Amino acid sequence: MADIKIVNLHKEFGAGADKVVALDDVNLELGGHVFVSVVGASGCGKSTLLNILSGIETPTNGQVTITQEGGPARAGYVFQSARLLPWRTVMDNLLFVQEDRSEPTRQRCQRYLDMVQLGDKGKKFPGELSGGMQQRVGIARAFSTEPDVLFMDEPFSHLDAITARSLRAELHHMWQETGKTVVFVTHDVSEAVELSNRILVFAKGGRLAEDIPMDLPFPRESADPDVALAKAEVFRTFERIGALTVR
Ligand SMILES: Nc1ncnc2c1ncn2[C@@H]1O[C@H](COP(=O)(O)OP(=O)(O)OP(=O)(O)O)[C@@H](O)[C@H]1O
Repeated sequence: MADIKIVNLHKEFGAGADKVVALDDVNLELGGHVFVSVVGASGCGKSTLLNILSGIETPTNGQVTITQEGGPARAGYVFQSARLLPWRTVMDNLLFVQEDRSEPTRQRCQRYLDMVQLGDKGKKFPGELSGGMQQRVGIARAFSTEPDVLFMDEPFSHLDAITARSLRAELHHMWQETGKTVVFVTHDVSEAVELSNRILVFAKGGRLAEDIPMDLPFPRESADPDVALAKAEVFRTFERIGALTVR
């Protein structure tokens, strides 16, 4: 579990007439065993926030600190596509990101492959797996390094609805089992409500418009009236901030 502190975070791209404010003075504290979803209309800075948290982008102003019990935290990433090395087997893709190749490490990787129900696919190459299976491998790989915090950028957006649904269930199970801090970017309000205990709604111009706690018990069924109400609250926020292009 990690502690994330974001202070006066500001990010601009371009200059002059081409200047775009992607994040505008964002202040946030996240930490512990939380699943935080970041939602908002296209272009409101969700991926930029995740890229800065992941160290892929640097902020224009402001600070981000990610710690674990006072020391530096270890982070794992899952992106829209699994980004596996096609010339390595599934198991070798997991081993590639480990600090060592010892037997206990191999067993740990196997455990995470089992968790995503691909325990028997370790010797396969990515090209022999479906897109959903490859994304499962990507999730197992991210968890297998046992990071303190996981950053996930729309990991299920390229998958069909049935595969996405089963992967959401697996992710939720792994999050509960492992006690990680997860920061999850999504366009999908239903997905955010189903998975999160906190939802950050971003508005155009990269402003954090609302920080909504989700205190409902898990598992959350969309037919449950409390889940429907929670979803409605997020949509009302979208309406209030003029973010009409939700998917
Ligand atoms: N590398 C870049 N160079 C220039 N502008 C960028 C760059 N990355 C992002 N932007 C701009 O910053 C703003 C925020 O982009 P970002 O990708 O963070 O939004 P988003 O909420 O993740 O969008 P989407 O939901 O469509 O993925 C947008 O206006 C985008 O065009």
